[in-house]
Amino acid sequence: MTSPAMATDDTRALRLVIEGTVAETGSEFFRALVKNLAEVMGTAGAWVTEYLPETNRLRAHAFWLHGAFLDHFEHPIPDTPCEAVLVERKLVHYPDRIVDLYPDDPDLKTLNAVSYLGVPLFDAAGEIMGHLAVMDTKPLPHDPRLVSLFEIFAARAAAECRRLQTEQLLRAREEQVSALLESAMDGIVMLDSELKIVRANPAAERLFAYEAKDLIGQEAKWFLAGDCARMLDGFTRDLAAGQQRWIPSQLTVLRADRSRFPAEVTLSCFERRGDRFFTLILRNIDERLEAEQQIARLSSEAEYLRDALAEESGTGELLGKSRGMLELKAAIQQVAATDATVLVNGETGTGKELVARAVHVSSPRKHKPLIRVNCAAIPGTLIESEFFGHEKGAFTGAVAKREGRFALADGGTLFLDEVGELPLDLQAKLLRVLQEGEFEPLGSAKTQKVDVRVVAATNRDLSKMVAEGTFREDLYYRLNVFPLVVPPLRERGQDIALLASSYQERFAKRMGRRVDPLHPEDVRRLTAHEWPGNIRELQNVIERALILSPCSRIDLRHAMPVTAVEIPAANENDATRVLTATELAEVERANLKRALEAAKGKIAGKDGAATLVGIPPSTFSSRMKALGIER
Ligand SMILES: Nc1ncnc2c1ncn2[C@@H]1O[C@H](COP(=O)(O)OP(=O)(O)OP(=O)(O)O)[C@@H](O)[C@H]1O
Repeated sequence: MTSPAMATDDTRALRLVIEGTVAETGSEFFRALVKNLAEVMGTAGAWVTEYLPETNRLRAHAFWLHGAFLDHFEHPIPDTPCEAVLVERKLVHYPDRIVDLYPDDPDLKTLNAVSYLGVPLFDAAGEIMGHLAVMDTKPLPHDPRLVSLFEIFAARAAAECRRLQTEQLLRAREEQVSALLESAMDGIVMLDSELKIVRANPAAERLFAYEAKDLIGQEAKWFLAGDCARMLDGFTRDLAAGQQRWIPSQLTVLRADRSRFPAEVTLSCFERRGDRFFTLILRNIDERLEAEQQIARLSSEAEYLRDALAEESGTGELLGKSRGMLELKAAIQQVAATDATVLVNGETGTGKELVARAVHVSSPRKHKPLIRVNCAAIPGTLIESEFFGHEKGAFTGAVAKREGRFALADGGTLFLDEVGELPLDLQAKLLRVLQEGEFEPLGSAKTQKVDVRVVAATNRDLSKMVAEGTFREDLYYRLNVFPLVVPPLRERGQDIALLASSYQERFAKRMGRRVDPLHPEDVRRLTAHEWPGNIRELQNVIERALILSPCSRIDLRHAMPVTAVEIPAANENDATRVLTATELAEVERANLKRALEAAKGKIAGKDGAATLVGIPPSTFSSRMKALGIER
């Protein structure tokens, strides 16, 4: 390799390497680099490129040729000497007759190229970013000094390419962060270590009613009311980089017009080049607080109405003088004084909830809440959160932290209605609270301790469920510490008349009517009935009887279920009375039931129920379904 005169002067060559590139970055840097490289190497051309893997091409950052820059130069890689550089991943030197080696490269011919020297440029991960090459129109023999100078240029080119790559990545990240900040619904402000605002997103501008440019540089005490800035100062001092703290409601934010709002704040700390920064995510909780207050107001109203209703319908008092009821009342008084878990068992409508209430109001906990959970009415997926509460974000839809019923009942009584319907996995969790008095809200690792007395109720036979494996035996024993059995109405003898009179009076008062005491015939009718729906059914019958009768004696005959009364016959005094749709349905239901009984449950066939009634079996079946009759 014939060394050009200038290249022999190493000091000058090295100066050229640095000259023009030290202060420059980006395209100016590359232009200075290739120009000086061509001069040092004494070649006609020099270029530095970026490798485009998607198109398998090289695009020049800068191309110097015959004393001028060639702009926007890009070329495909295959069948060119550059391909060898990229494939071999090392310096490639073609000292002479390059066109013979790459006859299919059109550029070589056009440029009258004779010799070539190229080297790949790698990123930090060892991936090819591009290459640096020189080309000449005369041979370029091997000269170790020139090669090492070339490599120095290559090292500088690679460093700049890496810097550009990092800059691009940084810009992309910045854009992502900005997009996130711009689109966030919550106000986000970044504070430096002196708690001065260094950045604020549009939501923060809206919250503070200020433009970001006016916010930047303001101290936290400028937008925090009263003592809040001092509190924030304390919070930030306690926070290490990477930590977060949730400040649910202590901070009050000031707007530009100095109006204020309570804020829920998430504070986090991060470190950059040894400096601490803080991010505040702010949300105006005025609306939430208002909603909470409204809920509290509505709940107390509901409570008030519930009490009023209880007074009105007498649900507060457990009526009954039958032996069964007297024993039950005595047992309630006995157990109420203790903290023992009570299991109330009884058919539907017998008054289990009333019994639970009686246990609570007779207990020392009567001034604390009685909280009811209907285990059958809450969807399986929500039961756990209903019981134990949840943290904000514990699951989709958990937009705010919520107290569970156990926490609400702290100090009072928790009434678990329909406990037999509780799913097995929840039974295990319930057992733990009953045994240890502690639980973790959903999404929280913090154990909460509560002092709750549990009264559970069911109309199911839990011991049978235990035998069938649908109810945990350990939970059953834990609940069944003190069992109370509420007798069905049919076993309460004169209580039926007592309750009926009490309801008759109460409903009449509500309707503004005057009614006679129950007729002995009515009492006979009432006591003859089985009352599968117990007291709830009795209430309904009395109410219906009052509505059906315009005079002072209630009309029990039409108010009682058809199974308990005769189907209206044509020769009866009031046979001309028009039946209501409900009454007609009752009549039909009773008739179909009778037919089924007579046919021993058989529907189709000569001696089937459908034949007895005189309708096709398919019609019989669909009527059964419509009327809710089971075979
Ligand atoms: N001994 C009683 N004295 C007065 N009213 C009663 C009595 N027992 C029950 N009631 C009334 O009967 C209705 C049904 O009672 P409650 O809801 O307590 O029954 P339950 O056994 O809990 O029913 P379910 O099993 O269907 O939940 C209520 O209106 C209640 O006030």
